[in-house]
Amino acid sequence: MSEDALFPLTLIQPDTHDAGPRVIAPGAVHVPGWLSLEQQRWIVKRFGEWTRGPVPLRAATLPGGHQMSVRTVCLGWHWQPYRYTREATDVNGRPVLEFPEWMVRLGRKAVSDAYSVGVENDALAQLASDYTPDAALVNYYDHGAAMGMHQDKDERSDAPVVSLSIGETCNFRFGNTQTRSKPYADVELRSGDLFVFGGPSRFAYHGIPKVFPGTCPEGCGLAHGRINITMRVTGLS
Ligand SMILES: O=C(O)CCC(=O)C(=O)O
Ligand SMILES: [Fe+2]
Repeated sequence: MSEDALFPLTLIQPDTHDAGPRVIAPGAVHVPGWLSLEQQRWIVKRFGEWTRGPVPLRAATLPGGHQMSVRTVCLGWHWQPYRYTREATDVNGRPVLEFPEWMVRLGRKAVSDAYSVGVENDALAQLASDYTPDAALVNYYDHGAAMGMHQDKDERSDAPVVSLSIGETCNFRFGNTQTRSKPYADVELRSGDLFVFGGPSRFAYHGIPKVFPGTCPEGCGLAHGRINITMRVTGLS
């Protein structure tokens, strides 16, 4: 099946927040309200466990010496700028937590739901069942945290990235594969939203220019801040 058929070219501008998958760019799909409040609360509880160790939440330091404002804890593989390791050698040297089985299942469901627009049933079932993420970056944005435009390119695989948001609403800037500047789409990601980027959008620049304080919905499990989980296939063994 061709890439065009798999990743429809229809561009829908993110101006409303109705439920249902919305294609932002070929292969990049936003599914508002994908997680129920109950699922969000359950994941927030797991987040509390992950941050208790063996590796704590930490703000990574980039090679130039700049420290990121977002703090991260990893599952499966530990990400540090710019590679994956099994031990958090830039934090405390401890082994990273295992990638949970439930998250593999959630990742498959995410791919299946996001690409349900325009992909034939058989191809979709195959794409989803093949999807086996083995690393997750669990980011926490507290007051004033942001993330600059970047590509997720430390993976040796072009499998999609699955992104889940819980807590405060943010502006997710989703750009192109060539430059970190325009053209890009600004997408509002709210608590419970899913965003999947794969295919022709897998290596698009993206970032979080702003998180909106005080926007956590009642019942999401988080009183302030934003949790983002990105699942990836590292292609490492
Ligand atoms: O917080 C987000 O939604 C994006 C996070 C991200 O791009 C990353 O962890 O690489
Ligand atoms: Fe990213």
